[in-house]
Amino acid sequence: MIRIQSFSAGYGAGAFGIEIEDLTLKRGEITTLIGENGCGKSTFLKSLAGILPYRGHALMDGEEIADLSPKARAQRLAYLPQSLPAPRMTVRTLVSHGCFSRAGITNVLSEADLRGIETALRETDMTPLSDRLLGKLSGGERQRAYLAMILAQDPDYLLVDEGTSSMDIAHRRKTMELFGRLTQRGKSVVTVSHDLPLSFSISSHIFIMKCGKVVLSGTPEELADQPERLREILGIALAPSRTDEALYAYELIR
Ligand SMILES: Nc1ncnc2c1ncn2[C@@H]1O[C@H](COP(=O)(O)OP(=O)(O)OP(=O)(O)O)[C@@H](O)[C@H]1O
Repeated sequence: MIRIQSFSAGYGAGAFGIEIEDLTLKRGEITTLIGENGCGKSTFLKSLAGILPYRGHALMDGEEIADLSPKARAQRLAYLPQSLPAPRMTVRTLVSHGCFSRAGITNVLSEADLRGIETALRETDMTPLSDRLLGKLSGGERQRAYLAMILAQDPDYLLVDEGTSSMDIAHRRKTMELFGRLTQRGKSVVTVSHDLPLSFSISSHIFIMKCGKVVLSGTPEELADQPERLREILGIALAPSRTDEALYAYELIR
């Protein structure tokens, strides 16, 4: 698990900051951060990923994340940012980068790594596009290419910031099923999403942020039981879907 205690991070004096007193990201669970634009969701993930410094504690299976070398951190934790660059390389080369945290000084990939790359391409439906340059992919295809990269990385914790926002509905669902399989293998997926019905339907736990703080958290069932509080924070509430044919287990209600 990742245990967050007396945690703060941000962008310097007077600028935006987040403060989180106590929060646990459990192994084997999908956890989702939700909240309005600018409430600090990405700031939180960036600080766990080592892109922003933090104060306080973020203990990953007992070890302070900030004390780990980038390589040691990358062996256990992967981060998919919201905006994904397109350096001049093919999808397959990008995906192979996921393995470099395990490679030795010569950066030679093992047979297992090569198999992992093919599996990651297959699981994201990117095999047919594997020789294409990143700059020649659509937005959703680029998200799938980066997702394949962190699958090849094979970390215990996957931090995914709006990683399916540009995907078509079929790939979005497929990715959610993939996240479900990863958690069954004991991995932990932490997502940020504005797709509330989807988030409520797949998450074990949800944290709602506002103005840099976690203002409400719980299981989807627990949160759906507090419609007035959800309306107060999000301007909208959720309830279990009323028909069996509904795409998701929860739907938005006014
Ligand atoms: N590099 C930066 N320097 C200063 N302020 C920043 C920087 N990046 C983000 N911010 C500010 O920090 C706040 C939180 O941003 P953050 O990206 O964490 O929000 P978010 O909850 O992920 O929002 P969204 O839903 O729009 O992605 C915002 O007010 C944003 O303007």
